[in-house]
Amino acid sequence: MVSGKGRGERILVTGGAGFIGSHTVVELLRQGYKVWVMDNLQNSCVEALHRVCHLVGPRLSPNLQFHHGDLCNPADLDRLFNASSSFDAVIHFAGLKGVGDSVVNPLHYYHNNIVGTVNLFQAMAKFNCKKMVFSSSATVYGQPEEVPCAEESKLHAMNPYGRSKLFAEEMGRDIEKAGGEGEWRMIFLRYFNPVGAHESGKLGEDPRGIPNNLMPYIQQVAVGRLPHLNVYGHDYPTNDGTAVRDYIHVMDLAHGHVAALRKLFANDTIGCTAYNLGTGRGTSVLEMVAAFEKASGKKIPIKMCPRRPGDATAVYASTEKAEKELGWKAKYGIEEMCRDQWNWVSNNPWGYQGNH
Ligand SMILES: NC(=O)c1ccc[n+]([C@@H]2O[C@H](COP(=O)([O-])OP(=O)(O)OC[C@H]3O[C@@H](n4cnc5c(N)ncnc54)[C@H](O)[C@@H]3O)[C@@H](O)[C@H]2O)c1
Ligand SMILES: O=c1ccn([C@@H]2O[C@H](COP(=O)(O)OP(=O)(O)O[C@H]3O[C@H](CO)[C@@H](O)[C@H](O)[C@H]3O)[C@@H](O)[C@H]2O)c(=O)[nH]1
Repeated sequence: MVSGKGRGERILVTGGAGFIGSHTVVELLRQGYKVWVMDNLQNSCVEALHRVCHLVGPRLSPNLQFHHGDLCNPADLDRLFNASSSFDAVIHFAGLKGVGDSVVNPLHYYHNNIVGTVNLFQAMAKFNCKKMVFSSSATVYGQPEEVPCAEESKLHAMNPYGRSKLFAEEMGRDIEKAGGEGEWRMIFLRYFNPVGAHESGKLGEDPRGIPNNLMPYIQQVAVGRLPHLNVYGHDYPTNDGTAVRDYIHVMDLAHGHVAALRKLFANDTIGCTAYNLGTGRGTSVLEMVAAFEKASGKKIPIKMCPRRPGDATAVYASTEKAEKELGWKAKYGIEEMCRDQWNWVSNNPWGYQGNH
């Protein structure tokens, strides 16, 4: 069990204006860390960070600094590492995350996610900051041969996005191996399906364009921005024929990052290791729709459609390793995920920017 508050350690959070990043920054500030966010705002807006400051209040908000910068531009990283006299650790969220988009624009994904990560590793080496928590994904398990997915399961990427995550993990493993004993410490957090929102209703997911993922799509149907939900596949070998995933509340993820950071600071022999962040429970698409209807009091019209190419039948996490070694366990179930997601979207039907 790794516990205790941060002691003012200085954390660089790449992609900290985004969905998972902004929720995590709230928790980092509350736990006493000093946070520098670097984001190029290609999929986010600075209003999310204004709201973070509002949520943590005037005592803690001076501990957050925002730097508009692009990981693909090494000069931006140099400037930030120089200006801040380096960092104690990095949480690396920045990346593009659309599976379908990555199939259509593979070079764009490799450039942003791989070149960006190489540049970050180079800056970290140069400024002697060698602790990283990295946003990996359950996508590295591909179509899992068995569930629950355990960290030592076979890894297999199925699209350029997934490959960019797998390459980044492999790069990390190579860099750690090449360094001296205890020189680099890295934790790869493999998220399952992040959903929900901050319980205040002030922070949440605000995707650009038509959402690809289930919950952002449902939330837009609920507020009348989209007419109905397409349910992709109703002939899967599951209880109700729809595919099963391990949905996890974004605040549970935020706490998971704090636990990982504590582990990095506390354990000088950790080397490079991966943890699943999931609940260990599978929920079908129709169960998720029903839970959201209950939480919101809104009917979500659905249309049954063929399977989406590349989708697995059922994916859920083995959570033992994170529970045992990080002392972390997800607290929230799908009721709270849907409650908080509805609270966010009913207060912000058009996201952070109002009508866009
Ligand atoms: N949300 C999910 O379903 C999910 C699941 C598994 C893993 N992940 C990973 O977690 C991370 C965070 O995801 P999210 O849902 O918060 O996404 P997000 O798009 O909301 O946040 C990513 C942030 O990174 C920024 N960014 C992207 N490229 C950048 C660059 N080159 N330089 C600087 N900033 C850059 C974006 O502007 C955005 O603010 C991503 O790496 C994603 O691949 C997400
Ligand atoms: O409009 C929609 C969207 C999704 N689904 C279904 O809902 C389930 C969940 O889909 P989605 O929310 O897109 O998540 P995944 O396909 O499981 O992939 C997400 O979760 C992975 C594991 O974290 C990440 O790697 C991916 O980037 C992220 O998109 C799947 O069965 C989909 O077929 C629908 O039926 N209708």
